[in-house]
Amino acid sequence: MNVYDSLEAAAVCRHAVIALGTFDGVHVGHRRVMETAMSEGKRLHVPTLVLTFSAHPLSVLNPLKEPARLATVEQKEEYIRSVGIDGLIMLPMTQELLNQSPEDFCACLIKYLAPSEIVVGTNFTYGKKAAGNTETLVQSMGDAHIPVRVLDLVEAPQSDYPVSSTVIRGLIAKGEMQEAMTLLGRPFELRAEVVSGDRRGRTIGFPTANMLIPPKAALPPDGVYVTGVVLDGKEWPAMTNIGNNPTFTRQYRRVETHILDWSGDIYGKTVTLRFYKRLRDEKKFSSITELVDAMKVDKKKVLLHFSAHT
Ligand SMILES: Cc1cc2nc3c(=O)[nH]c(=O)nc-3n(C[C@H](O)[C@H](O)[C@H](O)COP(=O)(O)O)c2cc1C
Ligand SMILES: Nc1ncnc2c1ncn2[C@@H]1O[C@H](COP(=O)(O)OP(=O)(O)OP(=O)(O)O)[C@@H](O)[C@H]1O
Repeated sequence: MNVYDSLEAAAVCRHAVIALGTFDGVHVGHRRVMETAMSEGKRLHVPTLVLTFSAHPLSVLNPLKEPARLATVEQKEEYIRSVGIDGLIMLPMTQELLNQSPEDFCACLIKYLAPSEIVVGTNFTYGKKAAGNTETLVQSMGDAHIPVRVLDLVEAPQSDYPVSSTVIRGLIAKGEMQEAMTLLGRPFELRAEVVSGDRRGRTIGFPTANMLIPPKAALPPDGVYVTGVVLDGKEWPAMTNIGNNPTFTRQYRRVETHILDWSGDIYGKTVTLRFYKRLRDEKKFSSITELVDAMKVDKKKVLLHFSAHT
């Protein structure tokens, strides 16, 4: 999959079918849009492109209100690649882009890319103040004889609301990892560098890898989780604690993971942590023995989870 950072650079891919959107998390609804674009591309014998942005518009307009990110730019690229898309246009999110009127945005698309067709969901908006919608898109593209396919939104199972990045952020913030996994179509994945902690874990029989969490990343609430750690392409069962280790004094909030039946050095490595299930709240224990006993129970639950799911 070729990756471009401007419409000008992507002009080598004129006449493609294009899927448009922010696509944070690349959830099941986003994938429906991309897969429809791909089958249209095949039908028309042209490549398929995804046109998206490197960050949420609020990261520029009002950073304090920027929603938590479900994926880093690298993860987003990887998820889109896994759909089988031919090319990705990842436009940097800038004030200039956000100032572009819906008409100008469409004019640039037509000028540089001359799409064969465009695919979006019914809630797609674009251009300055998100003033453009599917109706304006159909009209602007229609003037240039470019068809626009507007898809009904994929709904969450057993519910009457559409899958959206916003709903998934809410589930993660409540620790509802299984529900988040259903809507994402994969477990929620946190990707970050492993940094050193207090090196106390190894002294109590449970060494942990502490992760340096990107400041804008979506994060489940404090507590203990069944997780998996991906190392060199292989997933290892793991258990993760998010919190400030209240059993000990002078602590700070961290995300730390014990990888089951594994030993090695991953300081400085970037790893992917998959969240499967919340096990319990983080607790203040009155002794280290009680903490270790609780962690042994956690470990049994992790093993049970993996034996039931693999
Ligand atoms: C699965 C798991 C569960 C944990 N549960 C708790 C807990 O309930 N309360 C607590 O104070 N610390 C808890 N911890 C954190 C341990 O106190 C911590 O791993 C240990 O102090 C090592 O810290 P270090 O990584 O900085 O060396 C948990 C850690 C793991 C991996
Ligand atoms: N559930 C869905 N089913 C089908 N298409 C969708 C769905 N959700 C979003 N889309 C489409 O996918 C593209 C990207 O949308 P966008 O990233 O704004 O998604 P979103 O999940 O609705 O995000 P947010 O919750 O932040 O509004 C758009 O074309 C949008 O219309």
